[in-house]
Amino acid sequence: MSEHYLLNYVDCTEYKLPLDLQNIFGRKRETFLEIGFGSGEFILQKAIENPNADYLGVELSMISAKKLLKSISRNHVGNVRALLVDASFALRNILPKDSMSGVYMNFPCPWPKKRHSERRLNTVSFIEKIAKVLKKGGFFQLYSDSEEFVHEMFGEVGKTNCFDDPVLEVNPTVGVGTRYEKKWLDMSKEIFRMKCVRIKCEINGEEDVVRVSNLWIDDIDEKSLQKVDGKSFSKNEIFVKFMGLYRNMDRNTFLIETLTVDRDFSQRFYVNLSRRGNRWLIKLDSQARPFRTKAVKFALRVLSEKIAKKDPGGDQNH
Ligand SMILES: C[S@@+](CC[C@H](N)C(=O)[O-])C[C@H]1O[C@@H](n2cnc3c(N)ncnc32)[C@H](O)[C@@H]1O
Repeated sequence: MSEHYLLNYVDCTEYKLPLDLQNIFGRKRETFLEIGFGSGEFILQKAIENPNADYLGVELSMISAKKLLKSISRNHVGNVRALLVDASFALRNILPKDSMSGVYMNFPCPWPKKRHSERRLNTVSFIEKIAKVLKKGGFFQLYSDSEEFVHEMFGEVGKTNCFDDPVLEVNPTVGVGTRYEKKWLDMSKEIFRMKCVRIKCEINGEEDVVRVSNLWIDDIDEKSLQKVDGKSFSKNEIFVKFMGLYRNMDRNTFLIETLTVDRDFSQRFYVNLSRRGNRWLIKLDSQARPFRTKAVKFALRVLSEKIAKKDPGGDQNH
């Protein structure tokens, strides 16, 4: 089916980052991004109406991505791709700078409760990430049913100095035709539309993706390895926790279940520790391929330091 329309985690870790959009779409056209496409009605309709442009959607939900893939296939649409990953991480690490002609966000969850405020997609840092992927002159358009969310977004956009003055409309005549829009209209709620255009600005967001190499150690201390299980380590905005230890019968291979967090982006995967001749190799297990982030690199390094058999006369890492 239209499997190549879905760029999932594994694809992204295989590709060189940031993504080469020309390679992804097989041509060089204007590209538009939708954040949180849900059932995909909007992005699909845009793609059908504008066959000469390309559309990339970023979603967290696999169920949503599958719905979009089905519609793509049913409608024989060739100019849409779905990226299954957190939008914040995608904007910072996966999408090229100055590449999008427009960014759409339709009815994001406003997360009104204070304890969920970190999930809101209307912070200065998130808006700066949107600005980073937009071309100069490219637009950002938000539809929402939450007046509070839109007003906050309005204020935060101004703080970035990356956009012209946003225009706010109440109950715009043109809708987006999505499931959530229908839901709010059926409840006779007001709809808000905010639109602004990126102006010239310098954004120097630091990326999380780095080069991660395999590590070698001369010998392991199994007691230290047992102790590491369940422990967590942190540094700056990086967090690592070793969540489980599994070994094969002859104790020549261990799998260490690992959780890493870079800022607010978490990943769970296995680190593979295996004897190779008279040394031990520490590497990411090939089954689960995380993005090679600073936290992933830190996890390998901490593990190698904690489990290496202490040899006062020798050097442990090579
Ligand atoms: C309230 S729904 C709106 C869906 C659709 N835009 C509509 O108007 O019907 C919000 C969507 O955003 C997605 N989402 C939430 N946080 C996200 C994130 N950090 N990155 C990507 N997608 C996200 C959710 O999975 C959900 O599909």
